[in-house]
Amino acid sequence: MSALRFDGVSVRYGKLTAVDGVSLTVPSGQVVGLVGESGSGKSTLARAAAGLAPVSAGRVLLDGVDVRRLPRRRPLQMVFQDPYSSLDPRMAIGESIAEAMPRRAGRRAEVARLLELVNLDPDRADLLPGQLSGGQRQRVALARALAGQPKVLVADEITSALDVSVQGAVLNLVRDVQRRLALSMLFISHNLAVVRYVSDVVAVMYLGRIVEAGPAEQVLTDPKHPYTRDLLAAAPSAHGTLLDETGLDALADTEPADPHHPPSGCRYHPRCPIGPLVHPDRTVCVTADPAGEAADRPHSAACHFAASHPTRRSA
Ligand SMILES: Nc1ncnc2c1ncn2[C@@H]1O[C@H](COP(=O)(O)OP(=O)(O)OP(=O)(O)O)[C@@H](O)[C@H]1O
Repeated sequence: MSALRFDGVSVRYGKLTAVDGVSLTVPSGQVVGLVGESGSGKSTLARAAAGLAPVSAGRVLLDGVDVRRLPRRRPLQMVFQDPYSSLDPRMAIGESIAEAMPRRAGRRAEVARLLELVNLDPDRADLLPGQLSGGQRQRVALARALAGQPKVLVADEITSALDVSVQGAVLNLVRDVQRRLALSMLFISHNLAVVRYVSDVVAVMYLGRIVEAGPAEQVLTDPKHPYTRDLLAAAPSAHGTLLDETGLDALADTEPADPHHPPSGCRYHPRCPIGPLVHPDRTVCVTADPAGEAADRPHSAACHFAASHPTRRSA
C-alpha cells in the first residue's frame, strides 16, 4: 500500500495558475474524492500526479519519492473519462493490456486474469475497442491500468461519458478492485453522489485551491466552507441515488469565477453568502488569504468565518 502526497503543488499554463499551492494526501488504501466546478483544477491536479502536467512549485510524492524520479512504468496509473485516450483503436484489447505489463513472461494468462478481474470474458481478448460497448471499453481501460501493477490509481471522471444504465456497474467494479487490491485512489467526479459512494475522504477544489477536506460523510453532511455548502445546495441529489445528475455547474447565480483573474484574499469572497457581500465589515476576506486555515486537520476548511456560522446539521 502506498500514500500519494501533494506538497504545495502549483501548475501554471502561461499566466494562468490552474493549481495553486495544493497540499493533499491520499492515504494508503484509501479513496480521496475530488470535487469542484468545471475549471477548478481537478484534472490538472490529477495530471500533475501522473507527471503529465508541468509542476512549477512543490512536489508530488509517492511514498516519499518525487514522482518525477519514478521509473517510466509508474506505480501510479490513470484512468480517463474517454477510454480511447489509453486504448489504441486498432489494437486488440488483449494486446493493449499486455503492452502495459512490466514483464513479457506469462502475458497471455495475465491478460485473461485481468479481463476476468474486470468482469469481461477472456475469450474476447482479440476484439478491437470499437467492438465493445462504452462500459466494456472502460473496463478494458481499467484492466490496462492494472496491468502496470500500480499502487495508486487516479480516476478522472471515469463514469461521466457512460450511459447512465452502466455507470453503477463500472463504479461498483472500480470500488471492488480498489478494495481487493488495497489501492490508493484519487477519484475525480463532478457528481457528488458518485463521489460519496466511493470516497473515504472528500476534498473540495475552488479556483486552483483545496478549500475543504475531510472524512467523506463529514464533508458531505456537515460542510464547513460556504463554497461546499453552496455546491451541496445546488446538488440536491448528493444524497440521492448514484444515477441522479447532480448539476454541479448549476451553482452560480452569481458571477462565475475567472481563473485568469483570481480574487484577492479568499477567492470565494465575491460569491460568498457569509463574506463581505453580506457582511461589509468582513474585509479580511478581501485582504487575507485563508489558505493557512486549511492545515492538515482531519476536517479542515480554508475560511475565515467557517467557525462562526452554524453548519446545516446544527442549524
Ligand atoms: N493544457 C492547458 N493549457 C492551458 N490551460 C489549461 C490547460 N489545461 C487546463 N487548463 C486550464 O486550467 C484550468 C483548470 O482546468 P482543469 O481541466 O484542471 O479543471 P477541472 O476542474 O478538471 O475542470 P473539468 O471538470 O471541466 O475538467 C482551467 O481554467 C483550464 O482552462
